[in-house]
Amino acid sequence: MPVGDRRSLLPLTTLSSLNLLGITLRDLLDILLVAALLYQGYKLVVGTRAVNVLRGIMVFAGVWVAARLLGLVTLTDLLGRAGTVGLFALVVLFQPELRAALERVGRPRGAAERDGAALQDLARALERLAERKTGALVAIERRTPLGEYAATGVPLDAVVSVPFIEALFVRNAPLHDGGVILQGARIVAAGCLFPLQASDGTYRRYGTRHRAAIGLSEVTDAVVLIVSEERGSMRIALNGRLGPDLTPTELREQLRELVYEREALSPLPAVPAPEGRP
Ligand SMILES: Nc1ncnc2c1ncn2[C@@H]1O[C@H](COP(=O)(O)OP(=O)(O)OP(=O)(O)O)[C@@H](O)[C@H]1O
Repeated sequence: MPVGDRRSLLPLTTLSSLNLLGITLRDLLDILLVAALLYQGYKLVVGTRAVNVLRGIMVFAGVWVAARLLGLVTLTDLLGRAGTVGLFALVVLFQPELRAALERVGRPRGAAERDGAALQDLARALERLAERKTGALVAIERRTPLGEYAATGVPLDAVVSVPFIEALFVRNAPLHDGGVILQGARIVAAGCLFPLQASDGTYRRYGTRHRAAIGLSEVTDAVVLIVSEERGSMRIALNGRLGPDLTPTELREQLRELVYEREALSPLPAVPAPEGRP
């Protein structure tokens, strides 16, 4: 039997102790698992405010390592102690994000399908509102929890349905003012106040509904949908930018891409600078 064949019959435990360039199979497995864990961790925080904090932590860790290498005992000790306290502070600060991330990990099978059906209903409801020129504002939560904005409105726990969304925005309905917030397939709040986009010139000519949508999309990774009362058009605000008018088919496609296929966190295509009122 050739040597190669004989080697392939060796059990993993024996192979793991083989030492190639000082790296064993066990080391490789260890590195691969840590890399996979780090990648999954990165996917959980990308697009949330935690990314900036993560960068800060890396700078902090870099300074600590440099201080250690240079033998700066007092600085190393000080940073080490601050790091320990900081870890606890981070858990408290990012408690909503951590909870949302763990919920995503433990999401039951079938939830994604339910969300997909809810998005279809949402798109249909917005089309109908646009046809009748009834203004609407809907934020769909992705990775950044929208709890603090939901708290500014009336809490709900309702299944997304075409008539219910239409009823929420009907003129003079008690909750028609402000925005609706969706988490998965459920409407969690209505009549919510979103932060207005700071008037930096680009969106100065837009009314408050559009600026509230852009404002929320600046500070979170939510997909924010707007139906204009004035023009009966449908648009999406994402990453602090307002997208172009969408046809019903385009709206469905965008929702599928941005929300249903959750991994696709790509920004909207570049939006041309607005010329005049929406
Ligand atoms: N901060 C806010 N958060 C959520 N909704 C808001 C906020 N400010 C205003 N709105 C909503 O926007 C409505 C006013 O829209 P306005 O006409 O000023 O905006 P617009 O961008 O011109 O939209 P439209 O094209 O529909 O007229 C309010 O009745 C309210 O429902």
